Amino acid sequence: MAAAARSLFAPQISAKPFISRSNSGFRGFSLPRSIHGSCRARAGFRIRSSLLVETEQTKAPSLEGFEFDVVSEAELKKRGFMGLRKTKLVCTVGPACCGEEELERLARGGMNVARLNMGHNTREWHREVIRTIKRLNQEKGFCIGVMIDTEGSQMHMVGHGSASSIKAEDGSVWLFTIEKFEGSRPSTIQVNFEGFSESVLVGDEIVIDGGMATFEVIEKVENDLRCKCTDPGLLLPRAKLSFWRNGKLVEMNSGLPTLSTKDWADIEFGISEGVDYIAVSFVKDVNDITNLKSYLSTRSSQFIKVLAKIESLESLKNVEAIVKASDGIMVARGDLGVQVPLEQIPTIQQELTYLCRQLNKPVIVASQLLESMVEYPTPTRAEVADVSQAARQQADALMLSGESAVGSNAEKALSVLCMASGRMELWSREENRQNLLFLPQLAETLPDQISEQICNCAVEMANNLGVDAIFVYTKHGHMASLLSRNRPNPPIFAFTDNANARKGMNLHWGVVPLEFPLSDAMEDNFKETVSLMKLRGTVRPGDMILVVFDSDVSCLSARPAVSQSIQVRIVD
Ligand SMILES: Nc1ncnc2c1ncn2[C@@H]1O[C@H](COP(=O)(O)OP(=O)(O)O)[C@@H](O)[C@H]1O
Ligand SMILES: C=C(OP(=O)(O)O)C(=O)O
Repeated sequence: MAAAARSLFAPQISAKPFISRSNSGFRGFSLPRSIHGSCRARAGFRIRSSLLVETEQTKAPSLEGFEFDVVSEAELKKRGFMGLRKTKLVCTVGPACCGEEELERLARGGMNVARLNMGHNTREWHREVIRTIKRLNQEKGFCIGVMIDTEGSQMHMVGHGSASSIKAEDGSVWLFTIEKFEGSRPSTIQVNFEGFSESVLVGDEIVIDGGMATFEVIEKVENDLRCKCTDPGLLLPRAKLSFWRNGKLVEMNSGLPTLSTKDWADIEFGISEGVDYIAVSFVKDVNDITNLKSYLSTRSSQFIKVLAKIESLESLKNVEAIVKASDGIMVARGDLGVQVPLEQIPTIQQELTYLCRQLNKPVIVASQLLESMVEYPTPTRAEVADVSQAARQQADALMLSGESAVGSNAEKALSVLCMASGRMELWSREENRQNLLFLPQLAETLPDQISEQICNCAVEMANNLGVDAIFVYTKHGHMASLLSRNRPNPPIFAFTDNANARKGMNLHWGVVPLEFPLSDAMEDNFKETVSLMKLRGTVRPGDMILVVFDSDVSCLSARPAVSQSIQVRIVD
């Protein structure tokens, strides 16, 4: 608490006053003293707060270069500022939703990011999907980000020839083999990883998909294993395998690189197709992330965000460094549940969402959120409770896996995510139940500290004043992420002139990314964007907007400087 007070009250930073070069159509008025005064006292730096009233109608603003995605725009018109969903939604694209019409329906249903698991299907198939999404973005006005997810070195069964599951009966004897064959053989399981039996001992247990079925190794036959089913259950195609000895996990993947030759080829493919995110499977330590990031910086002029999938014991051991180095994480509960007892997954999820808030990294909660909807048109009560819990933890994003990739109810599943997360957001806000987290200061340099403090204070002001929206003008999305970290009540409209940065904000809680040709004159940026939003009927007279300016005005003055300010404006 003492540290919290220090970071909020101590710095006597004087942010340079906002510079307006426009012959403004706005006229400034001081805020009532109480508001102005309280901000100054609490923030410890000078904020020029002003009420601005639009007085004259400037020339009709051009819409050229202004990109406001059709889904957020429609949602805003329908539900108002406070009705905008804050939690972002990721859908895994598979055979059930890869056509243009299905993808468009998911886009209209609220998909913010499309995830492609490179472990399935051909590159040609993935290319077609990516191009369809990009075409939809361009032609229909969506803002869907594209994520590829590396296959990684995981041990699983090779499709057993049956489309659904096969049953393993109690006491039945099975052969786990590396021999490759088409279709199925009775009581035989093909394993994808050549060296899978090397460190296995007779007596070890093989657990399928974290507990769907269990086998005991009764004999090693060269590179294969003969096993007896000790806990009967279902074997799904590509079910994941884990090995246990005396109740402890035998870590089999340690010798394998995090990124295989195929993964690197998939990454090259992702770069050439201009994807926005790369999710890395089975991250072990920080080097996996730093190596990929430095590689990407030499290979791509676009900033591709690297997300670490936390899905193994090893990644948990090194989690803080991994989160710091990455651009976000995925709590990959599917594979995590193969290595970690299931009852520990909820607390791990809670701790990871907390850690990501602390470190200002977006977090996706993934896997089995609405698993029953792969088959059924309604979710179970328990699934809705799980989705709501993740939204209550204020995770940045929720993800559909099989529900959208192979399920028959992809759109319905997406609408359940929308409704359950929206309901939880509303309840938390109205009941004032948001957890007020202590957020440690992250920035090291003075300009960065100013940005961070501005954003912390801006959110406090926005909540206290009950403003309708926060507008932020941002080059790379950093200020938007700092605002989002504080989980404000109003939505954050983040204007950037960089299409790549816009998609990069798609995973940030509460941020609506817009593209707009920013000028150095911040007053013009505000005037233009408000006019454009008014023209489209999304901003109305009387709306109170808190504006965060972050302008590098070095080109406007002899002395390089950064001008940052918070203003409160009422649209006339
Ligand atoms: N591109 C694809 N082609 C075919 N099937 C896919 C594809 N992507 C996902 N799937 C199917 O959807 C299921 C869920 O996908 P995913 O979330 O990637 O999980 P998994 O780790 O089980 O592969 C997969 O088991 C697979 O059956
Ligand atoms: C999302 C996950 O990863 P994958 O689908 O690659 O298994 C998971 O394991 O939860």
